[in-house]
Amino acid sequence: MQPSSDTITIALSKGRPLKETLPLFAAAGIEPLEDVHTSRKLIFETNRPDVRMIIIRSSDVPTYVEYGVADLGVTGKDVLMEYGAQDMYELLDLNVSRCKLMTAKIKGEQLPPGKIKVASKFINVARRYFANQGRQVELIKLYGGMELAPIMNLADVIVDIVDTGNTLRANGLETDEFIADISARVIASRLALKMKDEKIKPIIEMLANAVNNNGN
Ligand SMILES: Nc1ncnc2c1ncn2[C@@H]1O[C@H](COP(=O)(O)OP(=O)(O)OP(=O)(O)O)[C@@H](O)[C@H]1O
Ligand SMILES: O=P(O)(O)OC[C@H]1O[C@H](OP(=O)(O)OP(=O)(O)O)[C@H](O)[C@@H]1O
Repeated sequence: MQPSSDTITIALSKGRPLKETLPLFAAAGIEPLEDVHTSRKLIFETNRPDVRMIIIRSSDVPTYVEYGVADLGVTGKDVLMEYGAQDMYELLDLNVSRCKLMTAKIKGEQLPPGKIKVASKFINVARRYFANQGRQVELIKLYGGMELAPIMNLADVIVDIVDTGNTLRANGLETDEFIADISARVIASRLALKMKDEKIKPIIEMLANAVNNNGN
C-alpha cells in the first residue's frame, strides 16, 4: 500500500549510528514496531501511523532525501560533506556518533614535498581540503580499511574518521591534520519542508529536547 501524502518517511543510517539514533527517536515518541536490528526488512512502520522509517546505508541517506523520497534523514556530517547535496537542509545535530575527520600518515614520517598521494573514501572532502591548503594531490578512491594504504605504499596520507585512534595506532599511523568534527545530523528535503512543515516541525522540536536530555 502506498503511504498517504501526509505520511512522514524518515531515512535512518544502518550501522554504527542506528543504535544511538533510535533511542532519540523513541524519546521523541517515534518507535519502529519491530526490532530493526534483527529484521531483514528495509521499511518499518512505527507506533505513529503517519510516520515510517527506512533503514539504509549511511551514504545512501542523502540521495533518498535529496530526491524527496524520504522527508527526513539521519546521517553523519562526513557523509553530508562528501555528498555535497543541494536540495536539502541540515535541521539538527543529534550529537551522537561523534568522531573527527582527520588526515593521517605513517607515524614519525614527513609527507614528501610536492604532489602527495591521498587515499580516502571521502574523495570530495579530500580534494577540497588539500585545494584550500594549496597542496597538489593525486586522489585514490577506497571504500574502507583506509589505514592499509600508507602501509602498503599506495598513498602518503589518508583522510578518514578517527574516534579512539585505536585503528590508527594498531596500524602504525598517527593523525596529522584536523578537518572537521563529525556527528549524526537530521536533514530534510526542500520539498518536505515546503509541503509537510506542520508535521516536521514538532518532530524536530521533540528530537531537539531528546538531544538536550541525552547525557544529562
Ligand atoms: N569509529 C567511529 N566512531 C564514531 N562514529 C563513527 C565511527 N566510524 C564511523 N562513524 C560514523 O558513523 C557513520 C557510519 O559508519 P559505519 O562504519 O556504520 O558505516 P560505513 O560502513 O562506514 O558506511 P557505509 O554503510 O556508507 O559504507 C559514519 O559516516 C560516521 O559518521
Ligand atoms: O579511531 P577508532 O575508534 O579506531 O575508529 C576509527 C575507525 O572506524 C571507522 O572504520 P569502520 O569500523 O567503520 O570500518 P571501515 O574502515 O570499513 O570504514 C573508520 O573508518 C576508522 O577505521
